[in-house]
Amino acid sequence: MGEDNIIEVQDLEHTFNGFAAVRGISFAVKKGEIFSFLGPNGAGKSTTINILTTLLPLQKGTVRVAGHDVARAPEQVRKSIGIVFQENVLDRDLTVRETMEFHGRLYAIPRDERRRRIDDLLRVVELETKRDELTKNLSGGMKRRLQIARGLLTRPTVLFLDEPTQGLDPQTRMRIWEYIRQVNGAGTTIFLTTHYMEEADMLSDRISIIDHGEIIVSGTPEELKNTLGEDVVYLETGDDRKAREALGGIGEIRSVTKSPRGLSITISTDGSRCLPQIVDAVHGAGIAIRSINLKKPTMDDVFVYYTGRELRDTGV
Ligand SMILES: Nc1ncnc2c1ncn2[C@@H]1O[C@H](COP(=O)(O)OP(=O)(O)OP(=O)(O)O)[C@@H](O)[C@H]1O
Repeated sequence: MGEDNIIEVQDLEHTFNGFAAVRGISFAVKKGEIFSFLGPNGAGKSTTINILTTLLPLQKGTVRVAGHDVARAPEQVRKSIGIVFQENVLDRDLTVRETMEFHGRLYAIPRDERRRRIDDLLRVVELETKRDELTKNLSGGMKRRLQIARGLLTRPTVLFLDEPTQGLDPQTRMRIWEYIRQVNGAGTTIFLTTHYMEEADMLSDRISIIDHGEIIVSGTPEELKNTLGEDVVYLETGDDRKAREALGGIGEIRSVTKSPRGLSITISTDGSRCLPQIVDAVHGAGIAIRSINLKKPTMDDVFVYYTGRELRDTGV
């Protein structure tokens, strides 16, 4: 694997009492990227992230994080990473500042440096005005922001975020995405797990989809969406039957069917390049076009295509 990889996972396997939760996965995360791990409930995401962060012992395979082997140098790995997990609860009886202070002392960051970083980070996540508030009085979104700020205090090379926006409202989610981008822009590699397809699509440089303990597909969001090759054009015309005939000569068209939104035309390549041909063919046959719409595959479509189920389907 290349030198620019900050995480390298080779043939990783993990079983719980004979049950294979992770079945020989290999993948790499490049320095500076935002990498997302997607999968339905029970796919093996948490098991993998727990091994990468040394919370679970390695059973089989090789895992290197920030140049350190998780089995041989777990301490070094821990020093290189920041973790923001669902279970990392905040101490309810500490204030925002105390929460950060406590974490900084735990990691032996010298006093002045600690204070400086805390001020900076609370500014980044917009919690300066809440610094003396008890964490139990913060909203769900503020708590999440505080957890992210805390995870960043040690200036980690890699930040692990497990479901960072779970249960938050759309505005707060977008703010968190902004922070994640900002943190990544400053050089931190991000390893993310999420249930939200849109989140993975918006944020990630690369995505791997895991199901039943195996990686099914990896790629950039664009690559994954393009592999479906299922752009659909919805066309409403003055005469759908004739329009259908007129479209017969376009090679990129896979199928034309009737739908509530007019003709539904499935395209085998980038649909936007096919639009002019469709318009020309239909107009050329003297048929009026009432409306034309292009629908590109979404990450939801990708997910359903590869896993055969919706992400929130918990029947595993
Ligand atoms: N400590 C454990 N003991 C026994 N089985 C476990 C244990 N932890 C996880 N498993 C099983 O391993 C499989 C993978 O679990 P894991 O938590 O890694 O999935 P996940 O992808 O993180 O799911 P979710 O999205 O629901 O968090 C599941 O079938 C789960 O029941």
